[in-house]
Amino acid sequence: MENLLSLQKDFYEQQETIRTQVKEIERLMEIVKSNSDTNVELLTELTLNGGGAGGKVVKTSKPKPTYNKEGDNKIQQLELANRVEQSKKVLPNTCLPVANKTICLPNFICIGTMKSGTTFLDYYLQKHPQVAKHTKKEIWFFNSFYSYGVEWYANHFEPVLNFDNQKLIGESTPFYINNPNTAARMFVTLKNVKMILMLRDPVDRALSQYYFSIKWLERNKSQPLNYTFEEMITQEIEVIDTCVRGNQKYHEQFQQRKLDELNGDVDEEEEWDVINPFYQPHTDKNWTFYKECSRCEKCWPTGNILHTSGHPTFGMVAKSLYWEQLDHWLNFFPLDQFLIVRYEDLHVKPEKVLREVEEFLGLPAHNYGDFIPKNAVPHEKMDPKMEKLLTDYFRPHNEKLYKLLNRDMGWRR
Ligand SMILES: Nc1ncnc2c1ncn2[C@@H]1O[C@H](COP(=O)(O)OS(=O)(=O)O)[C@@H](OP(=O)(O)O)[C@H]1O
Repeated sequence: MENLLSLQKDFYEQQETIRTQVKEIERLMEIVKSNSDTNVELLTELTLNGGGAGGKVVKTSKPKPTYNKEGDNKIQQLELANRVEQSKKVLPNTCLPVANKTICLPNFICIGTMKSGTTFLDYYLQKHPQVAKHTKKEIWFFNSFYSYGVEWYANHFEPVLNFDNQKLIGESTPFYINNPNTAARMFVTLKNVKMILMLRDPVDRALSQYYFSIKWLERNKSQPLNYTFEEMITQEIEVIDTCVRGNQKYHEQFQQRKLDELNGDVDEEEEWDVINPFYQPHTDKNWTFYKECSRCEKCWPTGNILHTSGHPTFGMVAKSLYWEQLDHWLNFFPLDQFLIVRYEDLHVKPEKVLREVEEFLGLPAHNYGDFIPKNAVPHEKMDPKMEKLLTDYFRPHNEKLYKLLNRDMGWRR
């Protein structure tokens, strides 16, 4: 009798387990049905693992796809791993349909900096058979012509939609790095783009920019630069350290003063030396902006050095503050998406640098023949006093950069 009762108990328990399992299956089927994206085939893949209400959904593995070896589609014939490798190398990362056609945008961009050998690198990369030709080195899309749209941008590159002969697309606009808008725009447009950032000893870069500016103004029939290198540099350092860096402080004080006025806490006659951080958008066209800004009558809005103009005569010091600029870009892209190229290496071993760039971009090695420097502007040597002043000025900024990159760039100490 006892045995019979025990058997009956087991039977009821098993029945209960089965009922729970059925309920769980019904629950899972409801979930699948209610998900319109789910393939109904998934229903057959649901099994209960472990039984009872704690059961888990297990997906059975699907048979591996087989490729039709006789097919005429070359891509399909490749093994998956090869295809992934191949796609990394040859497929442009951003191709999109625009008005009945497909356009392709850059895989790589040299984003700066000005006077660091960008023309040289661009010139030789254009000789590589796997790099698409562009209409010009500097397209200025992300800083100046973003509103023209991606089709406008893509029209600057040789079309590459040919599976037998995929080429990489690239351009070099050295003003991208110091423009406050470019990183965000590039991220939303080309988030996988590879970036090359060429950096030069900031002291040499500043001097190179000075002589380039004189030539540039001549060429554009603008007013000549009537300031010595020393005058430009000392003036700009003053602007940065008072007007730009001080901006936030002035801004806070100004707000406080306004608040006090509203609350009736100040004597209207009382003198105050807080400067209104009034932002005057500048036209880029003349040096007056610096002079005005240095008196702190007009200041940049955020205290951010990145608001340095792209104009060639501006930012001889500011464009050399690499850490600050790169730090801003790292809000959008990880560091391994950048290849940092030392100008000084390019100077000594151009072929080594080109190989490094090819490797970074996944390009096969190419023989470029003899290397000839590009965009050289003859200039005088720097006055030793100025050299010391600039070396001292840039030292803490360089150190921050070395730390960020975990790399000693070996510039003047
Ligand atoms: N191969 C090689 N070796 C050494 N130096 C070289 C080389 N190619 C270019 N250059 C020097 O790079 C400076 C021009 O840089 P960019 O082309 O980036 O200038 S620009 O921003 O596009 O105007 C410019 O520097 P400066 O002459 O000091 O002004 C060029 O002389």
